[in-house]
Amino acid sequence: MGASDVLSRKTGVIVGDDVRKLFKYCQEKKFAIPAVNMTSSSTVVSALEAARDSKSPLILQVSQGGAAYFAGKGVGNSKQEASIGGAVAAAHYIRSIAPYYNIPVVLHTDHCAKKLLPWLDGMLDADEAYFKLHGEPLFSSHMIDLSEEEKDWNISTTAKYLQRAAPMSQWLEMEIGITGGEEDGVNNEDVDNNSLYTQPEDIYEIYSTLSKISPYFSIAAGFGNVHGVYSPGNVKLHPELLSKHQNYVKEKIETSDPKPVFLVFHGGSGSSKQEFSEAISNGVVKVNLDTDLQYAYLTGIRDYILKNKDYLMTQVGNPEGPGKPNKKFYDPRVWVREGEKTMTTRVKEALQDFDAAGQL
Ligand SMILES: O=C(CO)COP(=O)(O)O
Ligand SMILES: O=C[C@H](O)COP(=O)(O)O
Ligand SMILES: [Zn+2]
Ligand SMILES: [Zn+2]
Repeated sequence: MGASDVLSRKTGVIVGDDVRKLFKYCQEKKFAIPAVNMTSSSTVVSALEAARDSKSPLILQVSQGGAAYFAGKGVGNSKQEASIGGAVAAAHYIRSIAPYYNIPVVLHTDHCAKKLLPWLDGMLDADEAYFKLHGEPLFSSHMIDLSEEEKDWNISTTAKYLQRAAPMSQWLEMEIGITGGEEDGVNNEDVDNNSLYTQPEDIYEIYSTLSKISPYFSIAAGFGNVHGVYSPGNVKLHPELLSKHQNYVKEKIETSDPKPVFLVFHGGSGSSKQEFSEAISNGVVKVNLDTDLQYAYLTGIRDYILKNKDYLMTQVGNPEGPGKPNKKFYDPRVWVREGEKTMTTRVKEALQDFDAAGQL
């Protein structure tokens, strides 16, 4: 018995009730799926390769900035056109390539603050157009992040977006309690410490509002999470707080399910195995990991360049002779591949840390 057994589509991009079934299976078996921020086909295949080799499901996501990068930094983005076009292109690419890796993939988009809602609107337009043709949305899920806004407006606006996603059985992740550090170019480095920790009453208010619309939602509840990696001691995570959310909602709705809420862990980079395990035991099904993977991708390329410097300074001529061509050293398939290998290794480590390896 593995995660594949609960899914109707076993490889490629999964949608609809398969997403809920996969997340429920995560809670039951106490593991979480890493959500990898992708910026190119190269980072996509690095993550897919790791998940395939580890026999694990995978979440691939683009941020608003990552999506614009996918489109190309040379494309204007004043109306979010690059972020919409880049996200849609990434989605079609992943839908085409993921089946070759024989694993289920949740195709997701990251954050989306108030000022970026036109980005989400544009992607939902693409979802609805795809739904008309294929009976399913283009993306498995999106995130809306109104955590910096007033709570009532956050919840009511999130509810409106869930109403739009619901006819497509599309998942929506929302955020309450701010993630510190930086996201979408918004700097939350100096945010008041208390707003980093979510209260159980807020979780119940979100749960009761959203569950009337659709069962397909998750909550990124702040427990001290911060984007980025800092020197030790600067980030104080309290994953034990997440059990209070589950217990509070469980009692309020009188369910026998010990984990009625699907929770998301933002700012995974730099966290300890112990912090991951505690969060996962409290119902976290998705862990966002970006900064550590950015660094891992760099290291392979960095080390290759430093090691082969004498073969990279001119097109022809290296320590083996002045007439020796260097094409085999500067072909991007050689040096970018080195970054892919180190990123793949780091994603595999995450799959082990989150107990996702071997779960298919
Ligand atoms: O939360 C994240 C993306 O939304 C990733 O955070 P890190 O970069 O800290 O891993
Ligand atoms: O939100 C956090 C992710 O690391 C995405 O970051 P980004 O907005 O720099 O792409
Ligand atoms: Zn946020
Ligand atoms: Zn995040």
